[in-house]
Amino acid sequence: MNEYAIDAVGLRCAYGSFEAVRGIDLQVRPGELYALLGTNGAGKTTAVETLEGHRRASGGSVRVLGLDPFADRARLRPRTGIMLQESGFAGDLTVAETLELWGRISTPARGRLDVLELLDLGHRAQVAVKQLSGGERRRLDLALAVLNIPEVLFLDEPTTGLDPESRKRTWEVVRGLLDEGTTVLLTTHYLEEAETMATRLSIMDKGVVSVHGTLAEVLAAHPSRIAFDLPHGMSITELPALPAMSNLVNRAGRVEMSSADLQRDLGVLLGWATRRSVELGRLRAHHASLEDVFHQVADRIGAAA
Ligand SMILES: Nc1ncnc2c1ncn2[C@@H]1O[C@H](COP(=O)(O)OP(=O)(O)OP(=O)(O)O)[C@@H](O)[C@H]1O
Repeated sequence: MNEYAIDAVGLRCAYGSFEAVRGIDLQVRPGELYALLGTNGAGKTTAVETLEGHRRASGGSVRVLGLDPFADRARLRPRTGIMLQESGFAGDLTVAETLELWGRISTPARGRLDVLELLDLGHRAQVAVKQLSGGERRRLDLALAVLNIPEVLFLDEPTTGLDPESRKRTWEVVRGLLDEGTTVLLTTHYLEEAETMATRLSIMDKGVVSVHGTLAEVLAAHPSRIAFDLPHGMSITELPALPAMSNLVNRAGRVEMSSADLQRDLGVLLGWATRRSVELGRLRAHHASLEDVFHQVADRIGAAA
């Protein structure tokens, strides 16, 4: 039995002569939520669609629950749940009819009313899909994806366009599934959601994975930040040399530093400021966030382009 619920090694996906995914490894353990992040056009949706079995890989090996998602799609389908970026509902059907229809082609493990209540759509059961709000449609999408209590759930930007209450409800449902042992592969542009929900993550750019690991590993590999207003009348050359500082810039009177050891560098800086009676206006010091890491990846691409 494969150790991973999703196991892609050297995955390549091409549209004609254009290679959108250029040899990525993506190994997701059973029961974890793995976040696949990246800039626009990085290749996330292409990779996920290949794992879902919607397209054939052009290279590498791909297994989902030990099966080839493209060749074994019919066997895999009842065991997976898929929430695409854009749904293709028939607008004239009601919410209840849509679930009924979907129930006939999937293997529902939940009652239809239960799943509507779960997604706070119970009161909309008799409403035509075309009359639903954007957020309600996304919740209906999720209702269909989880009707069968999937072993593997693919979520492609599930909360885009949702209000905070709907986002909260979505994550409650996903947490419930994780508690039941579902494996989740998530793509999102909301980094704080990945930060909260993901066990491990990858950041893609231009078809390759540039950063991957647990959140702690990814953050530890990136420097912390210190920023403050350059004291009045002082030149940047008068600032103390900090032992773990790797970068120092003055942006219109605001000093920004990168540090590989925040506590040590901050101690030296504050000691220096106290001895010199210097005020470090709007002082800010923080460990790298996922957003910082993401911007560094995006900046690298921009610089290389
Ligand atoms: N059907 C297609 N034919 C040709 N090229 C495509 C097709 N679909 C996507 N691409 C290209 O493949 C690359 C990857 O696209 P993809 O949608 O997988 O990226 P993404 O990371 O999901 O982006 P986003 O975050 O904007 O949704 C892009 O350069 C895109 O223009």
